Amino acid sequence: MATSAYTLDIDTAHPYQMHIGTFLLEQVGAITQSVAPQAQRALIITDSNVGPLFLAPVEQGLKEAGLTVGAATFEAGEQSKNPTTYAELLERAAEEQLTRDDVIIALGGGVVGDLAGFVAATYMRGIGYIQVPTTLLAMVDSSVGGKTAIDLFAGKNLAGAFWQPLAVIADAGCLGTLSDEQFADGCAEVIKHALIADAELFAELEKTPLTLDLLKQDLARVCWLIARNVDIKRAVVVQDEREAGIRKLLNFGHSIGHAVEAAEGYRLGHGTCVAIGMVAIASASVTAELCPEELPERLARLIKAHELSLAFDAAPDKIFDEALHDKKRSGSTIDLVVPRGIGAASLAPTPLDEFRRILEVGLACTQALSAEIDGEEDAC
Ligand SMILES: NC(=O)c1ccc[n+]([C@@H]2O[C@H](COP(=O)([O-])OP(=O)(O)OC[C@H]3O[C@@H](n4cnc5c(N)ncnc54)[C@H](O)[C@@H]3O)[C@@H](O)[C@H]2O)c1
Ligand SMILES: O=C(O)C(=O)C[C@@H](O)[C@H](O)[C@H](O)COP(=O)(O)O
Ligand SMILES: [Zn+2]
Repeated sequence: MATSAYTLDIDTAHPYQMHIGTFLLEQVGAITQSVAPQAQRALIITDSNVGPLFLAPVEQGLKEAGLTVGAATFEAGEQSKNPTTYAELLERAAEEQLTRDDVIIALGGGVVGDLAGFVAATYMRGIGYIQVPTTLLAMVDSSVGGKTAIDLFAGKNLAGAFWQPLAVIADAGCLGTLSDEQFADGCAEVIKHALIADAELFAELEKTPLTLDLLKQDLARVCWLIARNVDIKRAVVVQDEREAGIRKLLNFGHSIGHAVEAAEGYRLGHGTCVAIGMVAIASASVTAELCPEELPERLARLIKAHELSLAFDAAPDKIFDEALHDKKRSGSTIDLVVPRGIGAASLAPTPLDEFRRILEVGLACTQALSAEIDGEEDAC
């Protein structure tokens, strides 16, 4: 039986709802019918890991709702979030004879959501799509807010569009098949939300970390945490859909995080790289007397308590070169997101030569903090 524990209104220019609960995959057909009653066809876009797990109930529900259904599956992983897969999916939408009335269903993690969302944003200059996130990261972050993107050789998320979905359907029951590593990756964005906007949540995570064990013991708590995170994100997005100002705060840890991701050839998860980026910028902000001294260590300990690694191999010079593609850069400055305390962050316009120093200092401090915490654990 479907349990929609939370229904959140996302009041962007094109408003929509997010449903969070269990047994919701079976409801995708009915919800699609209610938000796109004119649709006759649906193309489900998914990846090679998610398809075998969750395609069948979604496909069946859409057929029961009277839709003609096609499915396109691409190879799982960030390496597929590229112009080639994007073009193949556009061709597939045309082969399926989708019209402007029809819909795309993004079934998967953030990679599926970003790719399928960009296909929906551009096919016939824009058709409707529904986000059905299946990772923690996609449930707490990427499925909401309408950022869609693909990576270019030159860097991460460099082509994309703002295109809000018609609905978001998060079935927390899907999370049980994630690996510890995949689950932890989502925790990085949860910690990001807590650090920039919710000191109480930060303290709660310190007391009881969000883990796959918690999912097994207390699914209701995990649904609550997803809703709490979406609440933080939607409050920002509805004020600034196209990231002219305050939305940049959601990019905390990403200027360095995205650069580490690209410099490492996308072998590390997005969340893991954001975690590295958050500790790096926090550490460098202490040196600049912008952030309380104890914050980086508290942040690094919380990250480690969520089983995220802070290790990376790439050289700072390479990471800096990648960071020059950051979308918060304008000319010779970049807007960095600086933590001011637990639950508060602000933007700091920074000259690029100063950013290079910040990045070098921050990454060195991250490695030192990480080694210190790991050393304590080994000694226990
Ligand atoms: N648009 C946004 O606002 C936004 C926000 C944050 C991140 N992102 C993007 O999201 C991507 C990262 O998302 P992600 O961490 O979900 O990565 P992902 O989509 O690659 O999923 C991680 C892995 O988990 C597998 N998987 C997905 N659901 C599963 C399930 N229920 N059970 C078992 N395996 C499952 C996938 O096949 C993949 O191998 C990055 O590309 C990042 O840039 C976008
Ligand atoms: O929704 C947002 O805004 C975010 O910044 C959320 C981030 O977690 C996400 O990774 C986003 O895709 C990064 O955006 P980008 O504009 O830096 O590519
Ligand atoms: Zn992110």
